[in-house]
Amino acid sequence: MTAILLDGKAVAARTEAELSERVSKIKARSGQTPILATILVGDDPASATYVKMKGNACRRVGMESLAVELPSSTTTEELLTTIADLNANPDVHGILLQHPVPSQIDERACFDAIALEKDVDGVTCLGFGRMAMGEPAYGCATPQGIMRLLDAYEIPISGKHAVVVGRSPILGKPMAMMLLGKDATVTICHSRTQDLPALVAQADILVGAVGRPEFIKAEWIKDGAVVVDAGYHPGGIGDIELAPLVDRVAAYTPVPGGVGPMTINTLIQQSVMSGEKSLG
Ligand SMILES: NC(=O)C1=CN([C@@H]2O[C@H](COP(=O)(O)OP(=O)(O)OC[C@H]3O[C@@H](n4cnc5c(N)ncnc54)[C@H](OP(=O)(O)O)[C@@H]3O)[C@@H](O)[C@H]2O)C=CC1
Ligand SMILES: Nc1nc(=O)c2c([nH]1)NC[C@@H]1CN(c3ccc(C(=O)N[C@@H](CCC(=O)O)C(=O)O)cc3)C=[N+]21
Repeated sequence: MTAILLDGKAVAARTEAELSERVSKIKARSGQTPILATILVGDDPASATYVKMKGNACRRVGMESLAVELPSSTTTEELLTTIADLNANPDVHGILLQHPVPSQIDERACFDAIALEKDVDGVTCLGFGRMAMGEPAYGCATPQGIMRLLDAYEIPISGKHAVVVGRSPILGKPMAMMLLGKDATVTICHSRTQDLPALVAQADILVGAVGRPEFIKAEWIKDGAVVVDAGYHPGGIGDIELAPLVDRVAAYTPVPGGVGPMTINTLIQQSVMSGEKSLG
């Protein structure tokens, strides 16, 4: 069997062309440019790189980014003040708070301070709840990017057994609810799960979001499965042992070039949507 390569990089590039046109129209109609504010707290080099990539993606489609950088000593109160200012700033259409923030900060409180209409990264409890109930909301960027990638390749979801390994607030948990929303039968696995290999073996659609390099073994995965690797580790290694799978699964995401580009593309797409809503 020749597996379909779920080429996130290509889908993102195609979508950027369409988004550029939409941004041009917003500018022509309103004379204004949609702006995504990015907030980076601390000096983690990987986080700084991701935030830079997000700003670059804004500029590629003609949007602007406003990069807010705060020291690692920032308090919850200071970060809440920054977010309140951005909420109140009519020129800002989307707010991204890069995860993780330093441990003295209450990250959940700060995520939830983001105004719903500017939550283009889909991190608020309110946005999550609305998404889970099937109400309109911006999706959490990584799982929404994965749903868009599956959709681009017309991967059937309804009635399939989807197994999500990981239940983090911005990846595994919203991923599971999105798959449920498309009528998959969903199993969520986590660090207390017993007999992970047996559950993974049942997956028609497998999403790896564990945060450990090649933790999910190829031999656990059944022939013909759709394999989505959300993990990303230095050297381009994911959470799933991919190499032995490529000629016996139905489809798989490469690392890099799979989920990562779709995450950024979804953030930008949802920022453009927010710009369209407020600038017409
Ligand atoms: N490409 C992209 O756009 C993005 C990629 N990532 C990548 O995705 C991966 C996951 O990220 P994230 O969700 O933020 O990570 P977290 O560390 O927040 O969550 C990891 C999850 O995996 C579970 N887990 C840990 N150990 C085991 C185990 N032994 N068996 C089963 N489950 C386990 C944890 O369970 P428990 O809840 O019980 O602790 C937790 O739910 C990382 O590799 C990260 O780099 C993340 C965000 C975006
Ligand atoms: N509030 C918040 N939202 C996020 O979406 C968020 C976050 N915090 N914190 C960190 C993770 C990580 N993340 C990535 C985005 C793109 C790539 C990506 O594009 N990676 C490229 C490779 C990049 C490289 O070459 O290093 C790829 O997979 O092809 C990876 C990881 C978003 N995250």
